[in-house]
Amino acid sequence: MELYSDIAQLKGVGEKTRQMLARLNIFTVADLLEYYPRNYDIYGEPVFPEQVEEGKTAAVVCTLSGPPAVSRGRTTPSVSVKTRGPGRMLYMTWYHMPYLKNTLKAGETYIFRGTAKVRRGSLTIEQPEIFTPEEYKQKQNAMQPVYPLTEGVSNKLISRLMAQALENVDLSREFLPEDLRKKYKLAEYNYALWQIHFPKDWNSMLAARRRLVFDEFFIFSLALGQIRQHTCQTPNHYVMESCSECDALIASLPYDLTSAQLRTWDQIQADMASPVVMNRLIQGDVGSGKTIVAALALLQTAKNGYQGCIMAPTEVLARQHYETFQKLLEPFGVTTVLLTGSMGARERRASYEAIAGHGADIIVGTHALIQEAVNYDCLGLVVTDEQHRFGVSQRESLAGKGQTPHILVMSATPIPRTLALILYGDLDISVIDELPAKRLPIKNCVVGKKYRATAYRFIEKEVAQGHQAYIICPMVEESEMMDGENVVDYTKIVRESLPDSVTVEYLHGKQKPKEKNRIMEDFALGKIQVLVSTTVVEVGVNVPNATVMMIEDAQRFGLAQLHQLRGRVGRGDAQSYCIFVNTSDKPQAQRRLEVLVRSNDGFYIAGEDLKLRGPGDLFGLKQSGIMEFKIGDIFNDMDLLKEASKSAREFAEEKDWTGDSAGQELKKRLERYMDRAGDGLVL
Ligand SMILES: Nc1ncnc2c1ncn2[C@@H]1O[C@H](COP(=O)(O)OP(=O)(O)OP(=O)(O)O)[C@@H](O)[C@H]1O
Repeated sequence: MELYSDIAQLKGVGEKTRQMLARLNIFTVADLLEYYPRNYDIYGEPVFPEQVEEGKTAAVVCTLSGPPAVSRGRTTPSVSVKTRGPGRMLYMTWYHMPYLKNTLKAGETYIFRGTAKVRRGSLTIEQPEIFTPEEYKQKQNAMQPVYPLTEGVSNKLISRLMAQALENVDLSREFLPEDLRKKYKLAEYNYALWQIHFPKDWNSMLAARRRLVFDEFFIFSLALGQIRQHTCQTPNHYVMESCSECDALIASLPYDLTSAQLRTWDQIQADMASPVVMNRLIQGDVGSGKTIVAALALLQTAKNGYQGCIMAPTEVLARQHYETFQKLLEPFGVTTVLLTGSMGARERRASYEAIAGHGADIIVGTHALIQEAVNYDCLGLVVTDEQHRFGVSQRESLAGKGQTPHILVMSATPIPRTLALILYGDLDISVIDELPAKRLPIKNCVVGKKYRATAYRFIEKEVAQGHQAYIICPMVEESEMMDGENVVDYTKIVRESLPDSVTVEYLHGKQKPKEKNRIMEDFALGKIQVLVSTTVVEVGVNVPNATVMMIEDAQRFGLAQLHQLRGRVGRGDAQSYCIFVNTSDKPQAQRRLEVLVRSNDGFYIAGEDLKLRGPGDLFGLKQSGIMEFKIGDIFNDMDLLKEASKSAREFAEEKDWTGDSAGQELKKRLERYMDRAGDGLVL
């Protein structure tokens, strides 16, 4: 079997499984091998049923006294085994696996492994794994990989396919240059893949991980180098002159631009007038005022006779930007149109026509902006966020028949400059390191659940003064299915706790786009005073009149994500507040949240987050907004990132590295990476 064979070549992958794996971005055997565990499970000593504790994972030794019970159930047929547990009965239950009634035999001893929960008043292990005592002995003490999963794909399935792939693909071909492998004492590729998926012990796994992290950063850096080379040489076909309208826009604003905003604006003007096309990143903390700088660049583009587009990560944000730009730019005779996935066919056609016929100067939208059917007349500037940075192929397809446009990327990710220079190596960087002068720092507190009633009173008081509030309630048991229900239930409680005169609405990811848009619009207009929401409001939402952010179960979020959420308030002149509700009694949860009370500065928070996570925490909380790597962690593996980046730069300068078989394999990997990056994966 070849490394790049279709995943369907593996035994046991039919059309249905293939589709489910596709949802995890696994299309080829290589994709599967790069699907790394998020953790490892160690199967401990088996216990007797009486020793099982609620909420804990256990391997239970159980001799069946009779055949398993079969229940047809109305929706979920099940097979169960009952035994005497700790003071009450303990059930093992399997759903949708009717054949088990013949497999599990009375009188035989099994080991069932899973987490005990209370279900309808009884202690139950649902869908436990089944082993014979001999099978279990072999597993005991081994590190079992735990993979991130999606509906319909079990850990067992992934492990089974992984073992099959590792056994059948020839992985002996190296692609890292031998001298680099020696210099950094990196494990062999074949060894690394085996040991990351089925580690012999902790140390082997660490050695494997180190090699794979280096690979990932090395190939990423090579790709960046190629893009950089490409963009450095791209001539500027949209040379733009400064225009008086931009000065007029600045003069018309109800505030003065900060000196950081003005400096960034100067840099952009210089780029757009230079002989080389612009590729610039604006990095600025939440609420630092990046949007107005983008608006100036778009206005300048329009006034030079070109079109500009701005791509937002969500529909809600696209609409918000559309309203903002329309209001700001219309007085200067600039026409703005919207283009999103949820627009009706007629509306969309009208937008397409306006874009193609240059009836539109500025186009605001979601990913729909880069679809085939969009035909720009002369696209001179593209503004985007860091998650949707473009690879070479996308930049080229955007240019279409025309020339490569200027690119402006906006990011609120607080990373130190040394790191930014590596990760955004293909872009020039402007930093807005100053908040608007009149801003009052947000007042923060971490409270327990008992404080809820007081928090609602506080919100009521703020609303009475004409302000608005967000309440974030997290997902239940990390299940998206329950997401909507949870928000609806919680909203009922909030409504009951506030006077009838206060309008409370909810927002969650499962609502129809139209509904979401209406609610956000009403909130922006002040028709809704309290918005109960999931993290859909996390990025970019701008309602300066909102002064309270209350975050339920705050300890379940990463610090970077909490900082982003908090950034939805404190965007106007009024004093704003953030209430972090900590529902955990663990002291470390409280300590982590207190970092946010100490500071409103994204850089400080990112640094403290790293310290608290500790360098040994390989599978820490997922960072929000930060570039995602499959295995590398830009903070914890910062040293390796620096080394890989330096090596890649030196290596790329060596001529003709594609000559031998290692070089060719590396080239293939680089091309594959760039193709993926072009789809918006990383770059
Ligand atoms: N110099 C300034 N003085 C006062 N207010 C400003 C200034 N610049 C921008 N603002 C206002 O601050 C608010 C936040 O700005 P903006 O939406 O551009 O933030 P941002 O940098 O995009 O933040 P985020 O990353 O959180 O989306 C807006 O309401 C904007 O009108």
